[in-house]
Amino acid sequence: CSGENGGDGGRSGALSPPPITDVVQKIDVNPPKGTRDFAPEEMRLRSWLFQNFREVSRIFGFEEVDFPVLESEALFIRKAGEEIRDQLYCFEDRGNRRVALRPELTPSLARLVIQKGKSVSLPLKWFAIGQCWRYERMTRGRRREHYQWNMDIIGVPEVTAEAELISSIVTFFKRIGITASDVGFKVSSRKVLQEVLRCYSIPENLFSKVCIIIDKIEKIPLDEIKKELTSTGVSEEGVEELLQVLSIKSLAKLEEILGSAGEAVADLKQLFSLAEKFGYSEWIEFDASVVRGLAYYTGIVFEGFDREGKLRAICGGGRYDRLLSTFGGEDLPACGFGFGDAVIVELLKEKGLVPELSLQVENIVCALDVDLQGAAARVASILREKGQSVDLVLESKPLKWVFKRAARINAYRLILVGSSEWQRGMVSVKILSSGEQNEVKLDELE
Ligand SMILES: Nc1ccc(Br)nc1
Repeated sequence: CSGENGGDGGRSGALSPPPITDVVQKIDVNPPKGTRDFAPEEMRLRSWLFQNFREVSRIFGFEEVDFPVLESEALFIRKAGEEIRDQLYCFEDRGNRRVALRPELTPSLARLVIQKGKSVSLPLKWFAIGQCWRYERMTRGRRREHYQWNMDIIGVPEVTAEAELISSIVTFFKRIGITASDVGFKVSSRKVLQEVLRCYSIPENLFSKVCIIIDKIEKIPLDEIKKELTSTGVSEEGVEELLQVLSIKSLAKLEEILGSAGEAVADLKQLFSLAEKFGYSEWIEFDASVVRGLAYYTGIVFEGFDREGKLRAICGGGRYDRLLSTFGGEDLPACGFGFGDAVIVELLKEKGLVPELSLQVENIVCALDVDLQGAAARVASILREKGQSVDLVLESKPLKWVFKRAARINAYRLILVGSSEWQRGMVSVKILSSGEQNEVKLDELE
């Protein structure tokens, strides 16, 4: 987008839609490249996932918030060379404003916290589920949108906040049948990098850039990582030391290297102690190579991974104590995570844990002749006022068709409105599973 990398900001194409022509064009009925439709079956699975996101958020005492999908581009322009910046879905709107489809939710949350200022009392425990976007050249055929569940705690500097967030994700995993044998969390702290970089007197302003490079450690060759690190000003000796420290997988070993006086070791020891108390020690492990790919993290960082190593990171998050001041606000301690809706579904499929979610309708109501359609509508309304679901047959259909539809929508019972019964204030009720059929008075229908 706009700024040093140029992007396609200048080639955003005509701002106004093309003139309407009489020529009927056969439009592509597929969704735009990299995006998904959610037909009923897919939507049931998505709703099930989101219901679990919401239930866990409720259990942890979090309040739901939301923000526009479209934000000022400035919210996401950071100079640290993040992938999220290179793939920003940005354009100039018809008012010549630089805008972007949000690639993540955290900057919007930070913006709202600043906007609310002193009118909200800390700590804030907010969650959101929102669609996020990236514009990636389709050469890689990856998606351009996904839904993210975010939980954030604003105003708590202690590591108890990070421990609480990881506990909420463990709670979610358990709810959907994922165990500590399936998934773990790699946990580290950016303060590890900070303390190493300080030993080599690397200026603080390089810190974010170095983190973004390190985050690519498993994605690009090591030589490329070293080259990028030295090009940002880290000495060759510093690079070797950095890579040495990043290979540490034990907190005791890290303490040997960094000493026990630093914040990095202290924070991590406290987090692992809290994990013990929360009861999720078996889910987490220290891994110094975890830095996460967002420039604004300042402390503990974590990511959920599948232990079979087949999938990309399931979720990730960490502490971001300096984000608000980058938008001109007063800094507040903050931490949070993002959890995408795609990788988790791949994991559920891998584990055979995708739930059976079929359409369930309690009643199908059908008039047995066309002049009883109004009577059938009356029956449907009576049941709906009682909170029951009703599929009302809206046209004159043969009974064979009605039974077929009843089976397809998994109806529990069929209510037939026939002339002779209706004259006596009755309807015919058939329990479809047992075949049991009775006449029921309309005012006794329940
Ligand atoms: N940030 C982001 C947005 C959209 C997708 Br798909 N992946 C990552």
